[in-house]
Parts: sequence; structure tokens; C-alpha cells
Amino acid sequence: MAFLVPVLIIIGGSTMQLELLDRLRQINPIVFNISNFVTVQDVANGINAIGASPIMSEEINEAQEMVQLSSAVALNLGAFTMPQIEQIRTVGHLANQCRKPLILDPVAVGAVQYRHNVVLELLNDFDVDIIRGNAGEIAALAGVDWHAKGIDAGNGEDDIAAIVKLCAQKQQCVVILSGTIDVISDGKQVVKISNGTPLFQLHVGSGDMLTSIVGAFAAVSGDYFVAAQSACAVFAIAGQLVAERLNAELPGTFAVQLMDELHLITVDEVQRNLKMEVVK
Ligand SMILES: Nc1ncnc2c1ncn2[C@@H]1O[C@H](COP(=O)(O)OP(=O)(O)OP(=O)(O)O)[C@@H](O)[C@H]1O
Ligand SMILES: Cc1ncsc1CCO
Ligand SMILES: [Mg+2]
Repeated sequence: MAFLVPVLIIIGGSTMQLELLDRLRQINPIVFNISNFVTVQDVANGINAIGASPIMSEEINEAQEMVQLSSAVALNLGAFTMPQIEQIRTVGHLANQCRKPLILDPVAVGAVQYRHNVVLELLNDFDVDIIRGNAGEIAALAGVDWHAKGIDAGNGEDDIAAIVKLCAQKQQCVVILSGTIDVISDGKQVVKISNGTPLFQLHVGSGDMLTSIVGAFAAVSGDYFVAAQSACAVFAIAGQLVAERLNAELPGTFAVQLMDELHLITVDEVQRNLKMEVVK
């Protein structure tokens, strides 16, 4: 087994464990995803590229085996149908029973009331460990007014750090609000990561990829707040490194090179580029 050099970045009492990236690549954890049909391929390849192992299923009869063989479970609610909700509910319960980290991506709950209602019911049914959404989605789950636009974040006036913290307190889990700045809270502390590139917004499914990569980091860390921060840093910096090499807005090239960069990015590159602050 290769020697792991611990890289701890401590900013104002919050700890970022960048060596989780190396641990993830050594362990190659299986992440079970309930994906959406729009971005399933990107999600599978994103998990693979970073160094984990994806598996997808829509069949309730294999839910138990799927949860048992995986080290984390990511539920993406991007395009569910009613029969699938029964599978999602079963998988959520099984993940709790088997103590597997459970990550939720509440796609478009800020824009579609039906989805919002379904997601709130599910959140009452089982415990999620990490929620990852954009501002429109996290504001909706926090109960804050926001003008979400379909799957996109939309606009709002409120302080996003306060929204993430409120959402984390309300849902009693770690919450990631991704966007120009990723804001992460466990309900007490709030951390901001200001890496990334606007090119992420030109690739549908960037957020879905991040959600499942958060699952891969949670699979190799007992601390979900730290896992969430590390995943956000690695993903945003991977995109940023690609954008810095491009000399025009090239969404197709960005998507292809993002996959390459997820595979190539090192702890050292993350450490050198990280822009992180603890919110007081
Ligand atoms: N303007 C931006 N500048 C820098 N990084 C960005 C910007 N917008 C998004 N990102 C990054 O893009 C990634 C995906 O987050 P985003 O909030 O766009 O997800 P999303 O809205 O759920 O996307 P999708 O619906 O396409 O899956 C995150 O790593 C985030 O940091
Ligand atoms: C475009 C789209 N519609 C439902 S899910 C999805 C992908 C982003 O989550
Ligand atoms: Mg999304």
C-alpha cells in the first residue's frame, strides 16, 4: 500500500483533508447512484475518472444487494417517476440501516412544487448525510424565498451563507450550496470555496457529477463535513485548471477535458490553487 502523506489545511479552525483524494484512489470505493437519464453517463464517468467505481440501478428488487456492495449512495432526483420513488425510498431506508453515507441532489425543487413536496416527504422518511444543490434548490429546502429557474440556480437577495446554515439546521445534515462560490455547512460552521469557472454552467450535469463525487469522498471519510469540502475543492479546481488552459468558451472541450482533469489532478495542485475561507 502506498504511503499517504497527510495534507491538512487548517483555516480558522476548519480542517480540509486533501489527502482524502489519494485515499479515494487507493480504496476505489463503489458509489451506488440513482441517476437521471439526462446525465447518467457523465456521472458514471466522473466517478470513474476521479478514482472511484460507479454502479447504477433502477430496479427495486436488487436494492438490498446494491446498497450492501456500495460504500456510498447518491440519490439524484433529476427526472424521477412515481414507480422510481418507491425504489428511492427503499434505497434510502437500506442506506440508513446499513450505515452507508447517503447523499441527495434535489434537482429543481426550487422551481417545481411537486418535486419539492416529494423531496420533503422523502426527507421525512429517511436520514440523508449530505445534500448538494444550487442556490435555488438549497433555498427551497431552507424555506427561504428565491427565484429559481428550472434546473438552474436563479436569483435571490438573501445571504447564501445564512441560507446554507439554515438548511443544514433544518434538515440536520451537511449541506453544499454550489455555484460561483461553493458554500458548505454542518449547521454550525460555514466554509466558502471560491474556486471553479463559469464554464461549469455550460455543461448540464456539472452539479450531478459533483453530487456523486461527494459520495465518493464520503465513502472514504467518517467526517461528512470534511468530505464535502474536499470534494468541492477538487471538483472546482479541476474545472478551473481546464478553463485556464482554454483560450475561448468551449463547452464541449471543457466537458471532455474536465473528465481528463478529474483523473489527473493531484493533491499538490489542489493545495496550490485552493481558495477557502471560514465564514464568521
Ligand atoms: N459561475 C461559476 N464560477 C465558478 N464555478 C462555478 C460557477 N457556476 C458553477 N460552478 C461550479 O460548478 C459546479 C456545479 O455546480 P452548479 O451549482 O452549477 O450545479 P447545478 O446547478 O446543480 O448544475 P447541473 O444542474 O448542471 O447539474 C460546482 O463545482 C460549482 O463550484
Ligand atoms: C436538464 C435536466 N432535466 C432534468 S434532470 C437534468 C439534468 C441536470 O440535473
Ligand atoms: Mg443540479
